[in-house]
Amino acid sequence: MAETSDQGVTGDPHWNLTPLPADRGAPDLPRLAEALREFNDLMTGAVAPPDLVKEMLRQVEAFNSELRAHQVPERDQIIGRIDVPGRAQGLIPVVHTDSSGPDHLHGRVRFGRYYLGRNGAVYGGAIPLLFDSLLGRVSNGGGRLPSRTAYLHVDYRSITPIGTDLRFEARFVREEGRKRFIEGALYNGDTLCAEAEGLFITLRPGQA
Ligand SMILES: CCCCCCCC/C=C\CCCCCCCC(=O)SCCNC(=O)CCNC(=O)[C@H](O)C(C)(C)COP(=O)(O)OP(=O)(O)OC[C@H]1O[C@@H](n2cnc3c(N)ncnc32)[C@H](O)[C@@H]1OP(=O)(O)O
Repeated sequence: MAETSDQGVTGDPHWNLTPLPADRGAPDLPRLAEALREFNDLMTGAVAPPDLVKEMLRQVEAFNSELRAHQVPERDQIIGRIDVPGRAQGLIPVVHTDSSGPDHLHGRVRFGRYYLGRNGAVYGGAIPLLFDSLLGRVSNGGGRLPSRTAYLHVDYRSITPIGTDLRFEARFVREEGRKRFIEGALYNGDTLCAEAEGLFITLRPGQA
């Protein structure tokens, strides 16, 4: 699968994104995020021996202690930026885009073991998280002004399996004044796993 980021917004005044500084570990951050995602999946599925748990605890505490010295204000933060592949964080699985345009976004996503709810199914709460991101990208694409989610309605139609390539579709349905209605669907093969409708409101000038 080709890695696809949410590129295309850098330099867009709406998003106020400065170019990524190359000297801030940016080339390695997506790889670090990938390693952390794999760590989350492996850790979730493991029953690790006590010595390994003890050693991991020691190392993670050491990293935490170092990171405390490097905390920055939100405007300087790199993790989570939409122009970093996978946003360099583990909240949402990496989304691969197959087709995107002003009014649609189609692609694939795979939830790892980390997202397991029960019986091989993705934890239900992770699915609205994905839809908010996908529908939000459609709402905020096409050169439109920034918007914010007012509501997100999700229907769970069948189990969403972990460890499986899923297909998603999101589309801009209609606009009424500041209200934008966006819909999305998530499929396992031909099986509809979940579908969503979101209302996004265009932010007024100065509305943060
Ligand atoms: C911050 C933007 C995102 C940045 C992301 C970085 C860039 C990324 C780009 C792309 C990549 C991914 C993108 C992801 C995107 C995710 C987005 C989120 O998750 S945002 C966080 C969760 N949402 C909130 O925290 C909202 C909290 N609520 C509010 O702030 C306000 O309620 C707000 C702005 C939504 C509306 O407030 P008002 O005062 O501006 O406007 P009023 O007058 O209340 O509503 C306008 C119209 O909408 C209706 N409306 C509002 N809320 C409604 C609701 N819940 N249900 C039905 N109608 C509603 C109202 O009835 C009104 O309709 P009538 O014009 O009278 O016809």
